[in-house]
Amino acid sequence: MNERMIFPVVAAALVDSAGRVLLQQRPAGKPLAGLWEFPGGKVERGESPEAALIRELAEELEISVASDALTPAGFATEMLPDRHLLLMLYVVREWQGEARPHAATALRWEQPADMASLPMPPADPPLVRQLAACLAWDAAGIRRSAAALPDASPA
Ligand SMILES: Nc1nc2c([nH]c(=O)n2[C@H]2C[C@H](O)[C@@H](COP(=O)(O)OP(=O)(O)OP(=O)(O)O)O2)c(=O)[nH]1
Repeated sequence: MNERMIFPVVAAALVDSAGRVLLQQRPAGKPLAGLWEFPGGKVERGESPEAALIRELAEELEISVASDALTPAGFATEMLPDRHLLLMLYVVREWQGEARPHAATALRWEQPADMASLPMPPADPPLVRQLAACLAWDAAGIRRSAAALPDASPA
């Protein structure tokens, strides 16, 4: 039997107030160079997924994120030649600092619906669909909670 180790990678969908999500372009010299990905990276040995993502976001974008600002949004798997990629995506709506590309060639903000036309790693399209569903669910929940609030206007 060909046994492959799980290769855990964490990634973030940083969502701005317009519902756009930050993508970064993988630099030349790395596997999948030129493709647009969610910021993140490998979970190191002994590290929790959340600690790994907080570290990667500080290293790659110079932003600071609290662990309670990470909400799991979905995952994807892909068989690689030597390992089995497990890619875990978190939604992040709050962070400190302005994202700057440290490890990436460029950054861009995109609506999930517009990501289908971008070249992304093969594992990512299912994640983009999960993210779109997750953000639509959040938006519907926010509208429902707003409708349930008592009318604040004077009688
Ligand atoms: N960050 C990220 N990685 C992804 C995505 N999709 C996808 O297949 N990957 C893969 C590409 C790589 O095989 C792996 C991430 O490894 P990496 O080498 O870029 O991570 P890293 O930032 O820890 O890199 P390094 O410090 O070792 O240079 O996950 C994605 O959307 N975001």
